Amino acid sequence: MKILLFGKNGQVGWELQRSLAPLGELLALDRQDRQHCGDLSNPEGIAATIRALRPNVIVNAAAYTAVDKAEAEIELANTINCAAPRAMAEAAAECGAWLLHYSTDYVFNGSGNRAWREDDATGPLNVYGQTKLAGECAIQASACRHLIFRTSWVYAARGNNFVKTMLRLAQERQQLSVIDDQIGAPTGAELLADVAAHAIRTALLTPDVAGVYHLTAAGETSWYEYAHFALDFARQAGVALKTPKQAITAIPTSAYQTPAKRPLNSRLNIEKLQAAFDLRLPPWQAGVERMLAELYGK
Ligand SMILES: NC(=O)C1=CN([C@@H]2O[C@H](COP(=O)(O)OP(=O)(O)OC[C@H]3O[C@@H](n4cnc5c(N)ncnc54)[C@H](OP(=O)(O)O)[C@@H]3O)[C@@H](O)[C@H]2O)C=CC1
Ligand SMILES: Cc1cn([C@H]2C[C@H](O)[C@@H](COP(=O)(O)OP(=O)(O)O[C@H]3O[C@@H](C)C(=O)[C@@H](O)[C@H]3O)O2)c(=O)[nH]c1=O
Ligand SMILES: [Mg+2]
Repeated sequence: MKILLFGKNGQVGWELQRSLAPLGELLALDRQDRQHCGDLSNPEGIAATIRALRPNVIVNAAAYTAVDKAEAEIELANTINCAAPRAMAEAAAECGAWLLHYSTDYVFNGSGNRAWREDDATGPLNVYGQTKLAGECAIQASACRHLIFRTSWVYAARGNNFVKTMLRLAQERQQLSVIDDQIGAPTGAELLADVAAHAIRTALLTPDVAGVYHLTAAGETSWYEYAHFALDFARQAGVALKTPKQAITAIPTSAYQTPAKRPLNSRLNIEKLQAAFDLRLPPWQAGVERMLAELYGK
């Protein structure tokens, strides 16, 4: 089996390089690859790469993920998050390949407090979410067999994410303000990559699993509670933080101005995925503790 991975150096892409390696021949590209186009700002180039390599499975871990910046770079975000996945899906259909793609909780409008199901109405609040939703739709409109995994709040030891930002700020500042009314599930890149390997195996044996799935760690938290969790661990590991525990203030979304609007309710219901792939996803705390232990050698 031949697997083609786009975005090999992102949080998820890096872990996919590990988890997909034992499944077959893995060709992993980033945007700088000299031999094959791995640059999603060039959808025709991406399609040409697929036609040249004729993989059995394509995994797309590349995306435009700068949520605030996307508000000012609509065209580029749309090319990377929608036009390129469309080109991948169309080329995949031509060579009979599966496409595994990632999407986001930000396709929803964040209303209510029930965990979103796969067939709930979407309503992205920002450009990033709009372009990711358009990418999903383009893949679904193609004839390719696909798995779309909507995940949330991704973190990894390698890469940039909310925990890394909090750890850095807490070493620089005496005070932090963190939103406590956005609720979701932090999800590790390791977990996403391991589930991808398992899902590909399953899909090759039982193609009727094709479709959209919500894939996050179990449980829920707020950014505020999540920040506390990470900083408590760091403090106990002996990291010198300038921010004392009492100096982390919980604030509402309305008190934190950003170019992109973000959903309040990012809960994703993972029952469909667990049933289809016979999985039990672990609570979010387990993976976050593992990353922190890796970062701080505890
Ligand atoms: N991060 C998160 O919190 C969440 C992510 N997701 C989705 O999960 C998937 C993986 O995200 P994650 O690993 O966290 O993201 P990262 O931002 O860590 O990685 C994204 C990767 O895409 C690459 N990329 C950006 N532009 C291009 C381009 N033009 N051509 C080729 N590669 C490009 C980046 O390369 P470079 O480093 O060179 O810019 C980077 O390696 C994405 O589909 C994302 O939308 C869903 C929910 C939450
Ligand atoms: C730095 C900082 C952020 N925040 C808030 C802003 C935001 O609502 C929340 C998280 O900040 P981030 O910059 O990580 O947010 P963001 O980049 O929007 O995170 C999102 O990324 C995309 C790619 C996704 O798909 C989503 O699932 C989600 O993970 O924390 C604070 O409250 N205080 C702070 O000091
Ligand atoms: Mg971000």
